[in-house]
Amino acid sequence: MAADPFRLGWFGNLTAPDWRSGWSEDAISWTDARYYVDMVRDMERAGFDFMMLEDSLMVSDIYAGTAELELKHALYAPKLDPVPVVSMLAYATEHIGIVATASTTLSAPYTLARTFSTLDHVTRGRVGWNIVTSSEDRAAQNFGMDTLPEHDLRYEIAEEFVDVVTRLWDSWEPDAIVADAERGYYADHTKVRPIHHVGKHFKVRGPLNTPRSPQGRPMICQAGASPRGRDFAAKNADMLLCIPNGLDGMKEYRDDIRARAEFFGRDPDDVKVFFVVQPIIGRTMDEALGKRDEMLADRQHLFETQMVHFGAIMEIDFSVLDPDLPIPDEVTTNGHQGTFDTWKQAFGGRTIKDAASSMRVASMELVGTPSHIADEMDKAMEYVGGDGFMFLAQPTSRQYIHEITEGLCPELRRRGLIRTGYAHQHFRDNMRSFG
Ligand SMILES: Cc1cc2nc3c(=O)[nH]c(=O)nc-3n(C[C@H](O)[C@H](O)[C@H](O)COP(=O)(O)O)c2cc1C
Repeated sequence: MAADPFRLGWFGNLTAPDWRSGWSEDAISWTDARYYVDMVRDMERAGFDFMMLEDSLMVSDIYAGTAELELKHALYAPKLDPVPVVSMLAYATEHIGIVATASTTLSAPYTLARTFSTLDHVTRGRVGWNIVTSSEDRAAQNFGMDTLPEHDLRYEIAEEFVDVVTRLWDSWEPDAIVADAERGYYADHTKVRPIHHVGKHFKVRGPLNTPRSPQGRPMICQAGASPRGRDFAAKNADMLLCIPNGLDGMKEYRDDIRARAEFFGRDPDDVKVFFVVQPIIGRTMDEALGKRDEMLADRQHLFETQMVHFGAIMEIDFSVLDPDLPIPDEVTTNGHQGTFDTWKQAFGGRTIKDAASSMRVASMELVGTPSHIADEMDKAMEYVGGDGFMFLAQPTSRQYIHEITEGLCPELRRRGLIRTGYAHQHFRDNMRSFG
């Protein structure tokens, strides 16, 4: 058994649930978000540490210059804005952390600091911010730009953005609200200070007009994969999301992030790393293998959805490339660079058509009964050193969620591998302990 229990998260897409199976009544009604309320309650009952809500800000028409495939498969659009949905999910739960994605390239620091401070208040200290720098010119074009700034410059902007936001969160001292009826003071103005920031990319006066939030600094989540992105994450994040290839890739990534965190003067144990997995679960091994074969048999669907992924998050138009050849060396991206490198590795020398139509986005393959998958997760954590897994299923369904929360999680809990409760009120405190 692994030395320590590990953590669980869910990669949430506020997009249409699995509408192709014909089993989902939620295919149309998901936008009222009650589907996600049920989902987050299932996760809290199962002992998840967090539900993360990804985001992007465009409808991509990169593949062949049309939004046809993007909208046909509904992978990234249509979707809901995660930020308002956080309040609803938090109101329906008590303990689980909820992480919303927001971009440092396409937001204003003051607005973002205020929004996440407000979310931290209304969730009673259970919110996290997934910091992204955005990856798509199509998104930039919705915010007055023609193209995104270059990849490393986006991280430079993000560093200043996080500095400003942090100082705004700190612009209210913890004891600034006195509510002293006798003296007639609600807030003490000597404990609320402007920040007077004038930097290369931002000019912000402050102070925030929202009081200091329960966590002070909401949990910071990040998914840097390139060397520049890893530095940014190791310096700023409490939790990281990643999809390195295989056990050795997972160990390399975690060791590297921990070393970088130490370099920035941090305790590496304060930085938790989550590996993306997509288990295929059956009551028997044969049933699980059958499900996997059925999934892989739909090659045209898999090929088209991978083309949407590449187009949407890497802005690479694969329609101009010969699908019967490997990805040419000269193809690069200003989008998710680290992800592109990992995918190219996973493609190996295979042709685009062959590799894309058999690909699943996950650090390791997990196929089998709950007991078999629990064994594999246990061994992986032991080898890698910790910290946890994040489940991804895009699109997802109630049936799949229950296979994880009612099938796999009880098996993990029986073995003492996941939490049995939440000892603290705040997300960060729960993440750092299993009390
Ligand atoms: C699990 C995971 C989740 C991510 N979620 C988002 C997201 O919601 N929105 C987004 O714009 N980028 C998202 N990204 C992209 C990352 O922020 C980052 O750009 C990517 O991993 C590539 O790393 P790099 O920026 O260092 O090249 C995600 C990446 C991973 C691995």
